[in-house]
Amino acid sequence: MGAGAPSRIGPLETAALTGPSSRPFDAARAEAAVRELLIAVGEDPDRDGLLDTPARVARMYAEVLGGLREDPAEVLRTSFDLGHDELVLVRDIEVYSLCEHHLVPFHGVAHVGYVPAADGRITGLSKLARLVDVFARRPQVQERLTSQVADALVEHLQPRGVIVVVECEHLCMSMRGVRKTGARTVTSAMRGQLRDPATRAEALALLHGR
Ligand SMILES: Nc1nc2c(ncn2[C@@H]2O[C@H](COP(=O)(O)OP(=O)(O)OP(=O)(O)O)[C@@H](O)[C@H]2O)c(=O)[nH]1
Ligand SMILES: [Zn+2]
Repeated sequence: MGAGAPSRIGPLETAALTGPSSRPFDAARAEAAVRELLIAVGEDPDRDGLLDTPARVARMYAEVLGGLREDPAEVLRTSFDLGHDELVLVRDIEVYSLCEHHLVPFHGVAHVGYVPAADGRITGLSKLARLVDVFARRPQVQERLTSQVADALVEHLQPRGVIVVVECEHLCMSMRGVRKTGARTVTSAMRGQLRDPATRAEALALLHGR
């Protein structure tokens, strides 16, 4: 266990948090937990091949759950006043996340679009992909990931509309449990003008490449 680290955390420290966690990654605690897990499953953490595994796995979690310490507001800080006031849509943004029920990956793509504010203020295209990463790199459920991306855009860009569609395969449904390989879950979140049937139809047509 990390020195003095709490064994329970308060509600503001949960994975549902949208801002960054105030606690730094506790590598020593993560390593100890991985070593315990190896013992629990019947392995010998002191055999040659496993000696560096706890440290390696700790570094891996620091990386794949790094979104817990990133601030969506920071990602969306760059904005330009280009006067473009129509739909901007980035399709097929790769998503890698960890399902919070099993801590195994779910992965697929996200499509993120918005109709800028009336003043035409837009953000950099890469920032939409970075925003997906901020929320994907946390213990997640796909529905929350989808709505957190949409709500962060609403909060920080004040756009007239937002559409987020996420399509993922959950390894907790394919490599274990019900074992249905290839099943893809599709979730969407629409905000503002993109709830209107005509604007939504335009966005969905672009999204499907038509
Ligand atoms: N809604 C939602 N469910 C998810 C997501 N990721 C995993 N799940 C589901 O979470 C559920 C957890 O169900 P439990 O019955 O508590 O766990 P389990 O016994 O491991 O369930 P099985 O996967 O059916 O074996 C499962 O049905 C998963 O498919 C997600 O992103 N969204
Ligand atoms: Zn799962």
